[in-house]
Amino acid sequence: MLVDAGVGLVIVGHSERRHGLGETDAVVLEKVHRAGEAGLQVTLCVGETGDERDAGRAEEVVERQVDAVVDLGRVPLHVAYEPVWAIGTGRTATHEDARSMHAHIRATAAEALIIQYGGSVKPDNSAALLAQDGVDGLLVGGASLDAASFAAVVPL
Ligand SMILES: O=C(CO)COP(=O)(O)O
Repeated sequence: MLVDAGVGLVIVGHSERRHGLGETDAVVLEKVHRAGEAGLQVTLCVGETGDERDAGRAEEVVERQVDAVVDLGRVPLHVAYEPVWAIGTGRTATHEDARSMHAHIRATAAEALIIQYGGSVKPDNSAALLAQDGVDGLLVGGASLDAASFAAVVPL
């Protein structure tokens, strides 16, 4: 149905589904499989909650989420690192946290992976986030709902 409608890329594992609807790694894996079979490109969303970060478990959680699907191999996979505590909150990961988590994801998966950052991306922080080593792109939520904000992020 999505392919018939012209869709080429889907987001799987967004935090609203993992945490709001209880979507497990197994469900995420199944969705990635099905999307691949349908010829859809997948952006896999991963990210730790605030409690997980405070407990020093951010890397372990994200690694588990990446590991759950990455050895599929045949599905063109992009990853979006979206710390749950940064989504829609106005709090953005520090540059160092974004850089180091992207490096960790890349080490967990493969060098060739495209890794985007998401979580309160705005015109005033997008350039600096994109300038971090290993941040290949941005996944923009709220700022994309405002034409002026989105236009200020896009030309980068
Ligand atoms: O969840 C997001 C995009 O999927 C991020 O949303 P915000 O940019 O509004 O934090």
